[in-house]
Amino acid sequence: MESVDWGTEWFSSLIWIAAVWVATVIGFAIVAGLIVRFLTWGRQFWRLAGPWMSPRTGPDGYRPVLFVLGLLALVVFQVRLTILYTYQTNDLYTALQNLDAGAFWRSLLVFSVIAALSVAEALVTYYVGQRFLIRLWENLTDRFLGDWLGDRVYQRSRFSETQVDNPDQRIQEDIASFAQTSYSLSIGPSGAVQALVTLPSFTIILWELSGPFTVFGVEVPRAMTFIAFLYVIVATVFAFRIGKPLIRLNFLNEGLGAYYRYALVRVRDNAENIAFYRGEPVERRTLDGRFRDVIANYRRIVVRTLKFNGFNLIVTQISQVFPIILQAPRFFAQQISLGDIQQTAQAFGQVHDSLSFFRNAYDTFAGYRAVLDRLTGLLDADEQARELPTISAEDRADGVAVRDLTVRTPDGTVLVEDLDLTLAGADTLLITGRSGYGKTTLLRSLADLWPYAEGTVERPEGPRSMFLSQQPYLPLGTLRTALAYPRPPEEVPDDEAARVLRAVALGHLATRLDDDELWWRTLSPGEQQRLGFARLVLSRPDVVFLDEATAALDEGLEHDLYTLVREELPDLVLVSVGHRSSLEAFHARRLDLRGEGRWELEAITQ
Ligand SMILES: Nc1ncnc2c1ncn2[C@@H]1O[C@H](COP(=O)(O)OP(=O)(O)OP(=O)(O)O)[C@@H](O)[C@H]1O
Repeated sequence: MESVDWGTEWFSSLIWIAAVWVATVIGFAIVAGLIVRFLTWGRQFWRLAGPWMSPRTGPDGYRPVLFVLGLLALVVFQVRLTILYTYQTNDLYTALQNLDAGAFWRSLLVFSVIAALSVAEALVTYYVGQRFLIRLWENLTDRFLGDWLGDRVYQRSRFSETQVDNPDQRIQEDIASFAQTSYSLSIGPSGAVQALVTLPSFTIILWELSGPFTVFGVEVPRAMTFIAFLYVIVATVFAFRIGKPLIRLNFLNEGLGAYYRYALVRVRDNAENIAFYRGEPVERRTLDGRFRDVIANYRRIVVRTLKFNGFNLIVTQISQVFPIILQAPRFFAQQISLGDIQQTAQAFGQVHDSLSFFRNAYDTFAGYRAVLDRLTGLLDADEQARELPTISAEDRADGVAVRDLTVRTPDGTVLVEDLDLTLAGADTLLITGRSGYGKTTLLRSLADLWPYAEGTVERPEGPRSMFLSQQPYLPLGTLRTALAYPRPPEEVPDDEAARVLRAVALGHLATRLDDDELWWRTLSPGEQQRLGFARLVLSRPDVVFLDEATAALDEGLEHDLYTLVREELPDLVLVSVGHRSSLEAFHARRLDLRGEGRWELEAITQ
């Protein structure tokens, strides 16, 4: 006698899958809705994933919802296969016990069908699940990059009240981890949904196989089911208590690791400077200190994990023999078959595993909460940076107009007070003043990069205004990319690039335009400044602000570059910051910063 009628089972299974799928979808929607509404981490999750998952407002419309529905169907399908496995095992062992060769081979035939379906289900689940999480990952990265680069948040956030460490790590690592863990903990194989669908399904099987049990003279019917639940619930409560500190420790682990890595990156980026100073011992001390913090925290994780895993392993080991011991008396009394014992052990194992999901996933969940905190923390910091005050900046086609501009340091010291200034086409201005009087900060304010400024600045928008610092920024990529920056490299043709490079005494680089190198390391500071001028000539802005942009060059080269700019761009509004008197020859007026907010605007007599 077989445990189920395999001839009609495929049909009953289909009905079962459809019914359980509908119940799962409804249950999932209710529970997910409650979690998102009432739990902190649920709200954090929705803040991150919601914009993609909302069918009406999300960029992929209903696709995320369809993904979830499909993955839930796969979970239900998988649970059904596991159930069928236990019946097939029951038949197999009963056939062995009864020395029934025909039944034995029939059960193996059933096995091969279930096994083939299991393999197919596992592969389809993997593929669909990965597509789901890749879309989530892509979408979040797109949003975070947009949020961080938009409105110059990456620069302004350094003035925010709350400082978040390592936004790079959050964007690169935490988003990937968020997408993966969100999926694997919820609707992935061995996730919460699978556990919750498995639990009632196997509880029913366990219920059917359970016999009464006498405890202190009282007979408990279907005792096996109650014992399984009691066992795991008690174990889970203890595991939560033991595992709780892991949440904070995991959070610290990520942060300390990033802090340590940042110190290593600093050494790499400043290799030459450090080597000139022979600064290795100091660097070593910093690195050692940061690494010590990582290890100290890691040790605490090890100790805590030891207790946590120790407890979990003991609980799991006991659960292996527990159901067999409980069923053995009924087997010896010939009330149940060997197949029933096997099926009981499997069903108990499934109930145990699904109830234990929450205990075992605690650790992953702890890490997940840390990821949620870090990602939402970055969004908060971005928002704060956006809300920092800005000057009133307006577009102006020709020249620059500054009205009532007051610039302060973060601690409130006034650097420039009520500055009024107008520069029309071809006007030139030299900003001078003692070191620390606020020349660079004034330029930052004109570029609207300094939140501690108020007043009105009108100047040409976007690339029509150009700011060139003492060390021009050289991006990753080819020399052409560096030359064209911030325009795309293909906008600079070979002959034009070569002509301009020759004009700034960098003719020898004309053949290397498409070499991809770390150009900021290869080129000397003076060469980098000349490259900055080449960029200026190629970009042809309406206004340029030069902040000691020739400080690394000798006066002869400085003269040549300024002459070149005047010849190539005769209508350019030119504002320079510099200490050298040789610069005076190229400027008609001087803005002299005198400290404590005072300033003087005067004509330069040649
Ligand atoms: N990010 C910042 N946070 C706090 N204070 C700052 C910041 N940047 C600049 N300052 C302060 O603002 C003041 C003006 O600095 P700024 O760099 O504008 O001077 P500067 O006139 O350009 O000097 P130098 O001629 O040496 O380049 C200085 O006291 C400086 O310490």
